[in-house]
Amino acid sequence: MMIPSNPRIAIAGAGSVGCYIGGRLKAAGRNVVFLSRPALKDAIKARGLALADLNGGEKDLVLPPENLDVTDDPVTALSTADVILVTVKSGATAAIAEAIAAHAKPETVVVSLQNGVDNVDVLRHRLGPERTVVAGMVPFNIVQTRDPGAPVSFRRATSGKVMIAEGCPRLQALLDVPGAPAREQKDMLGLQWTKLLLNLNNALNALAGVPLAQEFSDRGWRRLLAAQIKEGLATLKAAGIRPARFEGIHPRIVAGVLPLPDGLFRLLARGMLAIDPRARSSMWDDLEAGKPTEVDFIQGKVMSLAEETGTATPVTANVFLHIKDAEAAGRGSPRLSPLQISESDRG
Ligand SMILES: NC(=O)C1=CN([C@@H]2O[C@H](COP(=O)(O)OP(=O)(O)OC[C@H]3O[C@@H](n4cnc5c(N)ncnc54)[C@H](OP(=O)(O)O)[C@@H]3O)[C@@H](O)[C@H]2O)C=CC1
Ligand SMILES: CC(C)(CO)C(=O)C(=O)O
Repeated sequence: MMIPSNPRIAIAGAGSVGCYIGGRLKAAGRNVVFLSRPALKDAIKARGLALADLNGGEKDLVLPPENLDVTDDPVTALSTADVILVTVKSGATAAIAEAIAAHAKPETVVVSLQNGVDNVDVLRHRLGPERTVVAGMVPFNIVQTRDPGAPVSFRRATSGKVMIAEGCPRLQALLDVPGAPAREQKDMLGLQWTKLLLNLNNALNALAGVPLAQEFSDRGWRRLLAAQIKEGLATLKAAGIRPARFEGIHPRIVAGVLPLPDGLFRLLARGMLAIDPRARSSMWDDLEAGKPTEVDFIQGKVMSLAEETGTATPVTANVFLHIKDAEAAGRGSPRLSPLQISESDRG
């Protein structure tokens, strides 16, 4: 499907990723409409959006409310869109797919910018074979802050480029903007699997309740992540799935470097540690907000594939159950130590 010139881009599920990327697209002159929940819509309409980048990479900017098109009405947002960027959490994909099916034009291109490996299939299944649905991946973390009286703020807190599956003419050029560069990727499914393996950390970060930089400085957390990635790699191998290199690095290398002693790790993983001290995983955001997490789509995905292939994933299952406990308790991060997790052996 060919994207028209000056297309209208709807951000379906404006939250951390949607507001940051949508804001960057708007700042670069694209025609953007944000579909958000009423509370966030009201906040943005009252105070605008503030965008910031890692280490001042792109200069900070404020988009005033009068320049922003924000709505909580799916008809307004989706019926006029030529491109829809899906930025809801994985558990909300089926519902947003319904809204797209009901309101969007048949030729509108749908792009998933979500974590996990199943969202594109959920969208394709609901939207049918005629619809162009493109897989995308956001490698960087976004920190959202809402201070009364100030614009709603979204900060890119780690580096990287948005990746989209190749083959949709004009899409990469449309999405490639300062502060949110975009590139095409040949093996998108392989890359999504690699991201999923790295996202096994989201749960650890949520259980730890500390920023990512602090978590990575603790060898106990790194060992738990490495153990999960190794279980994931064994599972993928048994299933005949090949994860792609992520920014040139295979997840096997990441799993090898993570458990090294602190000094050696710091030396070899400088890039991984070059992150904003406020960065935390999106799963931590969900636990703190009392929302369902994506653990079923990350740890749960590895576990179900492991069951099919007869692979053992005890560390992943243990972490999964701790997140389920924390979700049920509804008190945010339980602030566990790595020892509390490894000694509990729930898996
Ligand atoms: N946050 C991050 O740093 C990163 C996140 N990701 C991935 O990107 C995806 C999005 O994450 P993130 O931006 O953090 O998620 P958020 O929860 O911050 O944003 C999603 C927003 O969409 C809203 N929403 C859900 N359904 C609808 C609907 N039908 N209509 C209108 N609004 C809706 C949600 O509201 P409500 O909560 O009320 O349902 C929420 O406000 C996830 O897959 C995540 O794993 C990837 C890289 C980094
Ligand atoms: C960028 C990263 C890996 C940050 O943890 C993420 O994908 C998330 O928080 O969901």
